[in-house]
Amino acid sequence: MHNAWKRLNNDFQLSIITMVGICSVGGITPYAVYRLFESNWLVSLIDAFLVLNTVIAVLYAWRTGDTRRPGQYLALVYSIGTIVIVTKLGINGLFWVYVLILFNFFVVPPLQSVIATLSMLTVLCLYGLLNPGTLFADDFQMTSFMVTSLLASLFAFVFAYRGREQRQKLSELATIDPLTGVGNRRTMDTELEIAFNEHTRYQVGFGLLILDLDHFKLVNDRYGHRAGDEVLVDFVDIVRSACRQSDRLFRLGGEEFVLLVPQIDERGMVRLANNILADIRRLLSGPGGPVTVSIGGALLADHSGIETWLHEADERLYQAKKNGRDQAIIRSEGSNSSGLVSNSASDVAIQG
Ligand SMILES: Nc1nc2c(ncn2[C@@H]2O[C@H](COP(=O)(O)OP(=O)(O)OP(=O)(O)O)[C@@H](O)[C@H]2O)c(=O)[nH]1
Repeated sequence: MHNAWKRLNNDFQLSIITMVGICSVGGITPYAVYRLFESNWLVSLIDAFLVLNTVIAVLYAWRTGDTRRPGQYLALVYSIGTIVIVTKLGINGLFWVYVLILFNFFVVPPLQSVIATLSMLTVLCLYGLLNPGTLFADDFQMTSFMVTSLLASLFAFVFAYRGREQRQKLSELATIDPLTGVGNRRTMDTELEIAFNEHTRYQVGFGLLILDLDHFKLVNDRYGHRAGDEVLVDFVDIVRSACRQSDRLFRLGGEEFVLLVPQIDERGMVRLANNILADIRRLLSGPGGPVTVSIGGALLADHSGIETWLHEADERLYQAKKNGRDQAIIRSEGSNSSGLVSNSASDVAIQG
């Protein structure tokens, strides 16, 4: 129960599909029963069909975590269902069109919703024109219906579009570091948890590098915060081009970053750390000259939890700093495997 609540809180679209699903089932079921007693079999059957499909789509969304396809499916099924019901009930069925317009904007993206709504209105308009007197009493009524439906769609579109934009911005603010564009600490925590679960379930090997710029304070103190910011942005560009697309870079805070690397062993970690060190030495430069980085790394396979995994990489980073900076340590010096990975000619990173 706690888990379900957490999913509802974290996944906006899942909560919308669930809410719309519950409202639809609760709202349509009494009508299905009423039409059954009225012996209006077709409409009752369509109502029951809508309810059943809603339940299936909501269950599918919960099972798979995919809310896009169930949303599109529901928009399609409800649009067709509404057309059939309207042609059977006449003017009484037309009121449902307004509900459907809102429904579509809830379950699919704004543009798809506009397409679904316009298609439905076109079909109803053509039906009304080809069968005068059945759906609309006269042309004026039809025009009024179309104008009000289009206005309702326009308002819903603007509202849905703006809402989606705001949600995207909020989500970016909550997950991305605004200066460098990499994931922030919060995103890192989530990704580390996913990595840990994948490792436990499917034995996927993960490695983690903590990268910390050397003597970065000097850049800020001597050349200002803006110059420091530029170095951070350049640093991220260089690290990104040194690793694979599947590798994930996060900013832990200040001049400290974490690189999460899937499908990697110790040898791969050493090679990657060496490449990054070399690229940074070659390409990263502040106003006062080259800037270097120190790296600590650890493999998830050697750890029973995320905390110890991070802690060990951090310890090795500390060791790399202590040993003179501009180097990487992937394994403890006391362990069986190779200790120091790389060392530069100079331990002075900033030449002012
Ligand atoms: N320009 C800029 N500086 C930052 C930002 N965040 C943190 N800093 C600075 O980063 C510097 C970090 O300094 P320290 O933690 O002493 O580390 P360091 O000078 O790199 O020294 P070592 O890590 O020991 O090599 C501080 O001067 C912070 O003000 C940022 O977003 N932009």
